[in-house]
Amino acid sequence: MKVSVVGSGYVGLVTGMGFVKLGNEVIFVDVDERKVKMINNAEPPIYEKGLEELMKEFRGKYRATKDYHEAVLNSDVTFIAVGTPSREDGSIDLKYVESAAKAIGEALKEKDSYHVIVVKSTVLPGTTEEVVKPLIEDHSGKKAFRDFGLAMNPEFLREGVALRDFLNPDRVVIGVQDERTKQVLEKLYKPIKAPKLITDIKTAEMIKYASNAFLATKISFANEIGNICKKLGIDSWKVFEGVGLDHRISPHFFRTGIGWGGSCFPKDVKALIKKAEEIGEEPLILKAVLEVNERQPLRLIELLKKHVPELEGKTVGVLGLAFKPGTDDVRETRAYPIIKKLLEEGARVIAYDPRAMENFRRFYPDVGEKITYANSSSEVLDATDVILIVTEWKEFEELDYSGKIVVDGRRVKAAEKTAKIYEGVCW
Ligand SMILES: NC(=O)c1ccc[n+]([C@@H]2O[C@H](COP(=O)([O-])OP(=O)(O)OC[C@H]3O[C@@H](n4cnc5c(N)ncnc54)[C@H](O)[C@@H]3O)[C@@H](O)[C@H]2O)c1
Ligand SMILES: O=c1ccn([C@@H]2O[C@H](COP(=O)(O)OP(=O)(O)O[C@H]3O[C@H](CO)[C@@H](O)[C@H](O)[C@H]3O)[C@@H](O)[C@H]2O)c(=O)[nH]1
Repeated sequence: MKVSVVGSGYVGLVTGMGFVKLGNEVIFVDVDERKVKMINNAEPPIYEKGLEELMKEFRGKYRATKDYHEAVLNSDVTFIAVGTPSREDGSIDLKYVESAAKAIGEALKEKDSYHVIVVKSTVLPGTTEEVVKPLIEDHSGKKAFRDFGLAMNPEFLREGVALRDFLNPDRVVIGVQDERTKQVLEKLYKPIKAPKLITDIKTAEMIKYASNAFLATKISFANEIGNICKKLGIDSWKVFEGVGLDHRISPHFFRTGIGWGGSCFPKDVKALIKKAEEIGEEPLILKAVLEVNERQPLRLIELLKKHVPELEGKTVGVLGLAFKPGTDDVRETRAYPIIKKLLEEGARVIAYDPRAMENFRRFYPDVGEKITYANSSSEVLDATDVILIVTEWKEFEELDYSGKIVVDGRRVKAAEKTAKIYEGVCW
């Protein structure tokens, strides 16, 4: 099939390349000239394991453009995978989805054959039918479900293992209204071996929010229990090993520590809270889930102060800046509130991350420009005896922490074994 993907970020590029691997031809659309150029040179603009190899292997089976007409006129189905960030008040900002829908509509005006548009971006229930559909109809002069197909197909991939997740998902959710669109998506997803759940459009939208909210809740719950465990001298990882053996609960997403960051959980939980309030519901659990998560990273500093009461003028080493290992993404990384607090307390910070230093400096200039970046993790260890572990990169397991005070937000076993003084957040 000929597929176009609007928005070539973590989701757009990975799903597009996934479709290429499954035998389709893909045209990527992005407003960012740099990304378009890089993709056309088979260079991934983001770091994601296996992506570069795939782009090199399938050169010629995909291309990128800034031109919506080129993409829509030369494909059968267009996925919208642009960002849906939070506004200042936590509500969802649909400006990228709206501009994509308008531009797709304009391009569709010139097309005679049936075309399917699929919203893959995470959007609140009602958005596809109440925002995207009228914009495409107005700008194309065509009628949804008659002249063009419309669907919502949420994405569940995790960064760092995104390609693997896309190609081997736990499920594929397809929210559709008309039979023709359903058939197109079933054909496209046929090679993927996973349960396929067909729903109406707004149910598909809600499945995505309920999934992310549940996973965020699971981690905040584990962290709350973990904080209690810490005071009682109990290892919460052992506790959740026991809890997770219950098949009704499952062992996944129980890693206690400094909480969840990333481009999805924070913004999606906040957007769901806002939506609930807008319709007169008070989401008590979701608000608590968020609050636990906001407090969690600062526990690292509290624990540090037990051993280094005065941070003024002290050099603190920070290992890890990405929101999780395996990615260069720093959106909502726990490293930000931690480093901000360290600087407020007058500490000097030397940090290292194998992939995310550039992004951290650019994304958070208020703190990113005030810290020193090391060339390696051992350079951090050479520079100071006080170390905070923020992201559990594998290479941090290979270090010797002898003689160091280590406060660990993610549980790096090597530090636990070798540090002079070791504190884990919830263990
Ligand atoms: N990152 C994830 O792990 C993940 C997983 C599942 C779902 N999602 C959802 O997928 C969506 C995309 O997330 P992401 O992390 O890939 O975002 P991203 O910021 O990495 O990528 C978005 C891309 O869209 C481009 N863009 C913006 N406006 C455009 C327009 N009008 N036309 C063409 N391109 C445009 C941007 O330049 C950027 O390259 C979000 O709704 C997110 O919630 C993300
Ligand atoms: O037991 C755990 C698991 C994760 N985390 C943290 O939670 C955050 C998110 O991790 P993860 O879910 O692995 O990464 P994402 O790439 O943000 O993926 C989530 O968000 C995506 C975007 O919506 C969804 O598609 C995925 O299914 C969902 O897992 C990170 O900061 C992790 O450190 C924990 O603290 N403890």
